Amino acid sequence: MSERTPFTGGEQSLRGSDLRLGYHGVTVVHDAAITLRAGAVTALVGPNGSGKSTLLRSLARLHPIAAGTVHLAGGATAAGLPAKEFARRVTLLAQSRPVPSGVTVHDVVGYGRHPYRGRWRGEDPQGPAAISRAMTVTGVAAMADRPVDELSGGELQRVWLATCLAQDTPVLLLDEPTTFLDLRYQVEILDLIRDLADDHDVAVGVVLHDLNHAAAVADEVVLLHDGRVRATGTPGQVFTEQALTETYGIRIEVSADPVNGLVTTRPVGRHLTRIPV
Ligand SMILES: Nc1ncnc2c1ncn2[C@@H]1O[C@H](COP(=O)(O)OP(=O)(O)OP(=O)(O)O)[C@@H](O)[C@H]1O
Repeated sequence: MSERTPFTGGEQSLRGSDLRLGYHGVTVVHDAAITLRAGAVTALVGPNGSGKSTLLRSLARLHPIAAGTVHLAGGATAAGLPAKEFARRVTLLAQSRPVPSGVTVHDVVGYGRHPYRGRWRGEDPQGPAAISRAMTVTGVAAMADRPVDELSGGELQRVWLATCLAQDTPVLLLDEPTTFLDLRYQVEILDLIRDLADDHDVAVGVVLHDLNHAAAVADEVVLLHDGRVRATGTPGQVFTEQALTETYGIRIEVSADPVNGLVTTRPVGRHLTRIPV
């Protein structure tokens, strides 16, 4: 089975160690470790409720850390940085966000520039180019003047992604970015994620449910199960039939994709076995 050449040589852009996370005193993530490197895509995978979103949100300072630390490049702790500086280094595309009414796509994408703005308007010389670039690569430029509350779920998802890209951070965290997207945009977003890592040295941490998407786009995967990191490594190392079958509780077959040789997974259901892949 061939694999994309794993890229693990980049600078550590973000490292979470010994993370314990919970809600109302109940721990849901135990002793988690994760490293995001410049120029690499790290996919977080695992069943519903395994702790992926909680872990990702903690890296973005959006979930309190009960124990452990998050360090950024250069050794600073995430917790020690002023809010605006942290926002220039790390951004998160959350699973859902409140949709403002009557605000245009262009203005919402412009929110991504907030960390670069001073007290007075006009102090963000790179802003207009960053906004325009983010809208172009996510395919939302043509809807710049439309109110965001009139968009479809997929269009809105791309606008939120554009807002994150406009923020122009070296660390990009994405929680299920392909949700709501049709096939074309699923593929385009995965391609874009790869481009951001390859061409712009961004460290990407992305929650994905589709294991084949993870195998196609990620250098490393972190497999979570019941709030614990069960395995970390390349898709080929982590996606074994035994690990996946035990983690997801259904039989999952693993093979090499006949076209590109990448590891590919196939969940086996009572009827799904009949679907040719
Ligand atoms: N606001 C909350 N209050 C209490 N418990 C929560 C809250 N949000 C999540 N949890 C619990 O924390 C655990 C981890 O949830 P989390 O959303 O991180 O999992 P996930 O792997 O992202 O799941 P999914 O794939 O369904 O999005 C689950 O048991 C969940 O029920």
